[in-house]
Amino acid sequence: MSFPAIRMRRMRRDAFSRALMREHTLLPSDLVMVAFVIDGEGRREPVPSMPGVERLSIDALLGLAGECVALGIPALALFPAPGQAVKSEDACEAWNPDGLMQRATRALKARYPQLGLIGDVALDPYTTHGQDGLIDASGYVMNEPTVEALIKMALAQAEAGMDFVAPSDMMDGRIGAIRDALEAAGYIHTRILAYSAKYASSFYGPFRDAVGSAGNLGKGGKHTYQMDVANADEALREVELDIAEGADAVMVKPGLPYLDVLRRVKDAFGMPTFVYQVSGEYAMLKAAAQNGWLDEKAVVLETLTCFKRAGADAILTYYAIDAARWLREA
Ligand SMILES: NCC(=O)CCC(=O)O
Ligand SMILES: [Mg+2]
Repeated sequence: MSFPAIRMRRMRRDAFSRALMREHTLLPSDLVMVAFVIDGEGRREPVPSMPGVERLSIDALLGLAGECVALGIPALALFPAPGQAVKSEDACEAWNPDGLMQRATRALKARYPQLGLIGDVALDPYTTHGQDGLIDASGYVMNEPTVEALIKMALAQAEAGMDFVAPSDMMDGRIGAIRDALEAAGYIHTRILAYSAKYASSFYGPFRDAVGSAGNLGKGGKHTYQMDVANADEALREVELDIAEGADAVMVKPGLPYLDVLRRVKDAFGMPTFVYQVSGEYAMLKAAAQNGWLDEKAVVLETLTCFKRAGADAILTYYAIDAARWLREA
């Protein structure tokens, strides 16, 4: 049987039947706000390639966290933007107990204990060369020495009260090594969000401006550790390994150009699967909106809904606060 007995448009005719057949609903509780933290007091620095996004000192960050709580956003992902003065070859500032991330975590947890905190675990904000790891004389990012550094960084964050440590570096074996170290130190509740399928994407450009690693990185790419954008089967192998090593949740990153990967990961493993709408995605949407070429609210909510349709359980986005507000208005 087919047309005219079957008319697909019948169910689309009215708002009530469209609502009843809607398969996915975006909620503020699906969102994770992303924030950049800087030193100092009362500081808010705009990120030029991400209009509307600011780097915040810890006191200002408390305000942003309060907005998340009020809007029903469950968690905040923190990225440090430390000054050039604390960057080094060995990235040792990353595990300073009084470093930026650790102080931010303590302040946020004291004020908003119910707000989940996700700490970035990667060395790029802290290295003078802008790579996510420690390099040898040829510039190659060394796996095991980097993992040793990431363990120290994750432990420092856990000690400060971070809820999720989130290794975003793509070294081999770091999830298992961090899990063992957390267990041995008694941090049995600290969750690991593994950036499992993180691609060597050009959509990270504005983020590197925001954390101040772009200039340091220069022309050096990250192709020896992040994934080739052409691959998808490889993503399943990466995710499988991170699950076996003890990840509590896995990530696909970037977001919109990788919906196929997201769907395959969710179908293959049924894990809590997060996706990251990265800085370049934000910049594209914002630029078009500012030019009057796209309806910002409509396209942002569309992209976020598409992540849910493709299998995401949670979405990291610079638009989380705006989107949660727009969902309230809707
Ligand atoms: N570890 C974070 C990134 O590599 C980039 C994120 C973004 O572009 O938003
Ligand atoms: Mg891996």
